[in-house]
Amino acid sequence: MARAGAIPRVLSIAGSDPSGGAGIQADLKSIAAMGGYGMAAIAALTAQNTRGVTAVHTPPAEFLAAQLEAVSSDIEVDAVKIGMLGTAEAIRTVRAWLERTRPPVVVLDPVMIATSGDRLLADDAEEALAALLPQAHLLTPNLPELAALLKEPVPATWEEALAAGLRLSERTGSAVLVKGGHLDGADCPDALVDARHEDGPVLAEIGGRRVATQNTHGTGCSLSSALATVQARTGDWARSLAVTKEWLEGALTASDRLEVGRGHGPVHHFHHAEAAVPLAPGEFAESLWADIAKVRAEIDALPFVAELEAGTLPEAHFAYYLTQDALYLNGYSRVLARVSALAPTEEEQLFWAEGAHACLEVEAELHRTWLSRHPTVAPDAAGSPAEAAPTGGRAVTAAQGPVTKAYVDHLLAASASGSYAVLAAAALPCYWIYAEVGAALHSRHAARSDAADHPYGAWIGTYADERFAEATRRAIAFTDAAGRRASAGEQEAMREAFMASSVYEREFFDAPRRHA
Ligand SMILES: Nc1ncnc2c1ncn2[C@@H]1O[C@H](COP(=O)(O)OP(=O)(O)OP(=O)(O)O)[C@@H](O)[C@H]1O
Ligand SMILES: Cc1ncc(CO)c(N)n1
Repeated sequence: MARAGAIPRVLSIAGSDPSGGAGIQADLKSIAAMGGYGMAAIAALTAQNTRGVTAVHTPPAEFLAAQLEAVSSDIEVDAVKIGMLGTAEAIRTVRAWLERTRPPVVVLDPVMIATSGDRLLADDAEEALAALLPQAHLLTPNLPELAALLKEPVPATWEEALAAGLRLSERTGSAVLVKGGHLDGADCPDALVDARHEDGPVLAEIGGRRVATQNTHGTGCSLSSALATVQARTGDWARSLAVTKEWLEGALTASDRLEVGRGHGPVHHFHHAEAAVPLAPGEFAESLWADIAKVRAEIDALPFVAELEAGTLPEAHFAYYLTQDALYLNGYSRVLARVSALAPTEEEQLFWAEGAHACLEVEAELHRTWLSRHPTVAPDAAGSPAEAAPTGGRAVTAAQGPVTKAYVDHLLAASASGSYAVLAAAALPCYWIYAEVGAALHSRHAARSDAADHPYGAWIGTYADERFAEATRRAIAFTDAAGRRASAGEQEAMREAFMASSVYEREFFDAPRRHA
C-alpha cells in the first residue's frame, strides 16, 4: 500500500561498490535523493572503481539471512530493491525471505555484468536467478541481461528490445522496464511493459534524451532503487518512472562536476538538492571563475591580445573592435537596466543602474575620441543596422557584427528568463574578464621602456580605471550573494549563463581577426 506523504522505508539487498557509484552505495544515495529512508543488506563485496572490478568477496549466505532477519523483525519495509547477489546461495536466501515477508514493492535489477564488462554473477547462479524473478513486481535488466535471461541474442533495435521485454514479462509474470541505455543513437528511451496487464502490455514509454557523458557507472542501480522508493510513495509505476527518469537525466547531466575517477564515473545523485553546508561569501563566484578556466586560458592565447600589447595589431582590426564595442555597450546598457529592474535591494538596483548609465557614457566617449578618428569603419554589414545611439542624436552607421549580435541576443534571452540571479551571472563576465584582461595588459604595458610611443598605449591606459575595478568587485559580490541564495536548479542556470557569456567574451576579442 502506498502511504501518501509518509517517508518510504526502502531496503537495498545488493553488493558494495567502495568507489560509491554503483551497488548499495548508489542505492542509498538514490533512495535518499527520492526522499526515502534507505537501508542496506550487503550480499557481496566488490573491490572496484570507475574502471572495473578487481575482486569479489561473498560472505556466507547465513550472514545475509541474519541481516535480512534483523531488519524485517524490527522495521516495516515499504519497498525492496534487489541488485547484485553474486551466488546461487545468496539468491535462494533472498527468495526464502521474500516468500516469507512479501514486501509491497519489489524491484529486481538482475545484475550480471558491470558497465565495465566484469561478471558480477557466478556462472552456476543463472538458474537460481531465473527462479527468483517471479517474486519481483518489476524487473529492470539492461539489454545484455535481458538477452541472457531469455537465452536470446542481444536486441539490436528498440522494437526488438520491447518484444524481448514482453517475452520476459510473460515468462515471469512480473512487469519489465525495458531500458534503451545500451542502444546507439540520440535517444535513451525506457518502457514499462506488463504482458498480463488489463490495459494492454505497454504501460508507459518515455523517450529520454541521451546525455553526452561517459559517466554512466551505476545508472541501472540508481534508477531501480529510485523507482522502488517513488513507487512506495505513489503506487503508480508510470508516474514513478517519469519522476525517476527526469531525476536521472539531471544526475547524468551534472555528473562531470563530481570529478570522480578516470573511467566511467558516477552520476550526481544530489544535483537537485541544496547542500546542507551553506556557501561562504565569495565561494559561489569563485566556483564560476573556476568553471571558465579553460576559456580564460584561450583568451590569454588570442592573437588579438598579443598584437594589441606588441603594437602590431592591424589598425583595421583595432577600429573594428572599437566600433563593435560601442555597439555592444549600447545593448549591454539595456541589459544592465533590466538587471537593475530585477534587483532585490535598492543598493543593487542603484549599482546596476549606474552600470547602465556608465556604459552609455563610455560609448559616447568612444565616438568622441577613437571612433571620430576612424570615420570609415563600416564592418561586415551582414547584421542589422544599429539603432541610433543616444549620443547627442548622432546615428551609428555601422552594423552589429555576428559576434556582437549573438552576444547581445544571448544577454537579452537571459533577461527574458526573469531571474535576477541568472541575468546577473550572464552580465558578470563583461566586467570580470574585461577587468582581468585589462589589468594584465596594463601592468605589462606600463613596464615597457617604449610605452610612451606605443600606438595603442593611450587605449591600454584606459584599462587602469580604478572605478571600473571597484564596480567589478561589487558586481562579483552581488552575483555571488544571489548565487548563494539560489536553488540548485537556478545555480545550474547561472553557471550555464556565465559560461556562455565568457565564451562570447573570447569570441569578441577574436572577432576582428575573423570579421574585420
Ligand atoms: N547517456 C545516457 N543519457 C541518458 N540516459 C541514460 C544514459 N545512459 C543510460 N541512461 C539511462 O539510465 C538508465 C539505466 O540504463 P542502462 O541500460 O544503461 O542500465 P545498466 O546497464 O543496468 O546500468 P549500470 O550497469 O551502469 O548500473 C536507463 O533509464 C537509461 O535510459
Ligand atoms: C556492486 C555492484 N552492483 C551493481 C553493479 C552494476 O552497475 C556494479 N558495478 N557493482
